[in-house]
Amino acid sequence: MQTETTPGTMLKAMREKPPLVQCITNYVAMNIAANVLLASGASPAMVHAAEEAGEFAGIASALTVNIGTLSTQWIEGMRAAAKAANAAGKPWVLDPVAHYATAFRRSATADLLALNPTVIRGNASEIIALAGGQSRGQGVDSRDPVEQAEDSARWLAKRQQAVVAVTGAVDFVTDGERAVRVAGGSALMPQVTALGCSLTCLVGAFAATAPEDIFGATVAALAIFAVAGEDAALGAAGPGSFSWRFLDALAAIDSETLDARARISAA
Ligand SMILES: Nc1ncnc2c1ncn2[C@@H]1O[C@H](COP(=O)(O)OP(=O)(O)O)[C@@H](O)[C@H]1O
Ligand SMILES: Cc1ncsc1CCOP(=O)(O)O
Ligand SMILES: [Mg+2]
Repeated sequence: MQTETTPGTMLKAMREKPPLVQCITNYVAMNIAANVLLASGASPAMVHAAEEAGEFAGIASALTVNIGTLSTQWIEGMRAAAKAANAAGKPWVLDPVAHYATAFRRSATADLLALNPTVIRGNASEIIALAGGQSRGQGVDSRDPVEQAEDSARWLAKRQQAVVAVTGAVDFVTDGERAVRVAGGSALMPQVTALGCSLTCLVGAFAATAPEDIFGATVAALAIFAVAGEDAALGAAGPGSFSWRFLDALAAIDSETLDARARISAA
């Protein structure tokens, strides 16, 4: 029987048993993403080499794959790790950073989609383009509103049999049937590089904690980011102080606070 768990319940469970999360992420994101996982209560490991990524995926409780700073050798590691995660029945999360920008990225993304990610997390421009729509995206930052990506996300979720999360001012999550919006955060968040990449890693951490409820796990990760973003913005003088306040805020949020303050609504 499937039990409905709240974001706070999942946070508590994660901190009681910190999951080992293999993060194949980009050079820009590695440090902040690892710190985001530690502040939230998970255990990150940035392991991407083709020689070991598949083997490590057998040890980790979840995998996240981010194409932000791609190279041929990394793609081999990503594919080996995704295959190993699938073989072991462990969830894996894809972050298709600026996948529309070059033929190299488009091809790598198509290969990764064929390996059936459990969750796809991207900004609105990335999700619109993944569904074949008219995206205004050029580089890694979104140039489209989340509302415009909602139909794309629903379509992509159905086609991929995956949970799709679109982030921005108000986030949108769907599994193709259910859909919710997660409000909160701060306009300073896109001013700090790699927070989206870090969120992808955190989705992996929650998915490791609640593999039986991937939709709920994805919502929980987005919800703690939204609450921490609001807290960090209080007193932040700009992106610099926001960045360290954000880590402190993530660590300070307990399960009761998360459940009391998460702004999740049906879409
Ligand atoms: N204008 C905004 N207001 C509040 N939160 C935001 C805003 N833009 C992005 N966020 C938050 O920042 C985080 C990263 O999302 P986003 O910037 O969309 O990802 P990416 O860095 O991949 O482009 C998410 O938690 C999202 O909710
Ligand atoms: C700036 C940059 N360049 C390649 S990856 C990257 C980080 C992107 O991070 P995010 O998608 O979280 O904004
Ligand atoms: Mg991104």
